[in-house]
Amino acid sequence: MLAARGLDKFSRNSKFLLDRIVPIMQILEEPLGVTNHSTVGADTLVSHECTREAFLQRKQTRNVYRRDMMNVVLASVGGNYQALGNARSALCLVNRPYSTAEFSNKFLRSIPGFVKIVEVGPRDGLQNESNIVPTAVKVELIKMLVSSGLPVVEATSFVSPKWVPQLADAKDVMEAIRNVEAARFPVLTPNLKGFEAAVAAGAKEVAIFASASEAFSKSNINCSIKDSLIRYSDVTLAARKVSFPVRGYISCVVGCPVEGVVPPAKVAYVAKELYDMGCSEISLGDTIGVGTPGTVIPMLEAVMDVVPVDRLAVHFHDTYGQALSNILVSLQMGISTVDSSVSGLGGCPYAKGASGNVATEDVVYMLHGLGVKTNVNLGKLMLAGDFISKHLGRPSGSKTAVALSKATSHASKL
Ligand SMILES: CC(C)(COP(=O)([O-])OP(=O)([O-])OC[C@H]1O[C@@H](n2cnc3c(N)ncnc32)[C@H](O)[C@@H]1OP(=O)([O-])[O-])[C@@H](O)C(=O)NCCC(=O)NCCSC(=O)C[C@@](C)(O)CC(=O)[O-]
Repeated sequence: MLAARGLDKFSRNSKFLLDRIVPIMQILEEPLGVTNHSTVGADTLVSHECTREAFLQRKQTRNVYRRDMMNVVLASVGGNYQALGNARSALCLVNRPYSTAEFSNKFLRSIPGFVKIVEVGPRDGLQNESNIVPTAVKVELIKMLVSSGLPVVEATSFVSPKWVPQLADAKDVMEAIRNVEAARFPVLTPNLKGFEAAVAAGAKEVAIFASASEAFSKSNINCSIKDSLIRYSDVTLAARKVSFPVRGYISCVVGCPVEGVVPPAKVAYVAKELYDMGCSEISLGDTIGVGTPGTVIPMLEAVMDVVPVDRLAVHFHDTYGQALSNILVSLQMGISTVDSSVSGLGGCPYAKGASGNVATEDVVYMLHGLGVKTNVNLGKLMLAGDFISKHLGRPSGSKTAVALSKATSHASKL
């Protein structure tokens, strides 16, 4: 009864968000240079000069635009002050001095214009949950994530259900999303058995997961790094025969819960092996979230010496609150694929103390603030985060989602 009432309240809130706030946020998130709002003149649209005058002119135009939008927001939220707070906070999204496209400087010049976000919430986010999440909830979460515009959603794992009971329903999840289009759904496969099960369940791409730490390899997949690479070459060979892309993960790229510091050369060695065996993308995982830009930069330099940067992705856990700064330096070094998990869900069952992945909402907020395109609608993403957080019965791990869902003091000053 209580659960039903909670769901009902969630549906009403969701409907309100969808009807009112999401369209407003969509407009607000339009980058200044491409908006078709009538107050922005044609010459503003074509001008990409980086002069101070051009910048100030655009800033003035934007202020008129923001004032007009505030009136639209006021009219559309009626007397709902909570929603007004949300919408006002959303205005912060356009309160940025410039986008990289229009006013680049030496710190932002190397940041890519588009970043592909690989959403790992349904797999990495949920695999560690001790209470089994019903298949229907997982499927609904995946659908909501897809509808927010995320291009890749890692759906589940075909691993041993004795090792990861939470994902024992992998086949059913894949069956339920068989007809969902508009996103790719890679799944984890630790061996040929997992690969064959994934193919039978309708997967179209897979991920293998090695480690740069010997101890972590043993605890995570019960074999040495060398043996895992032999196992994975069987999987990549089988994948090539059916033209499946294979993503290769490397865990513990800066630190291991058992071995401590992991030298960049070890990461580069595993990265090169995965690349040579045919992985189309290699995701570098700071499994326990201990990295800082000080350790991430040398690790990336070592890997970039052996694998082209456009084949690399970064995967940061936020245990020490370093994930966003690590992502920023990765972008500055040319990486344009970032893994994250809605609401900051996650943790690895074989890495005690590891907290969740960086929250997708926080990554999207930072990227949009930098003027980087993602195709992700933050409002709809927040609905997905709200849905799963409510189901798990705990607050969102995303600072952005928390801030945007309540009227904050800085928002009231706008
Ligand atoms: C690799 C194994 C299977 C080896 O497990 P094992 O026990 O050494 O393997 P085994 O070959 O001796 O098989 C034992 C049993 O598992 C079964 N089995 C064997 N393979 C499969 C399979 N694919 N699917 C279903 N069942 C399987 C097999 O049939 C047998 O069943 P039994 O005869 O006892 O009934 C096991 O250790 C395992 O499943 N590990 C998965 C661990 C895992 O999922 N970890 C989390 C993902 S990695 C991660 O989160 C890090 C990442 C990627 O996010 C990046 C980062 O943050 O660092």
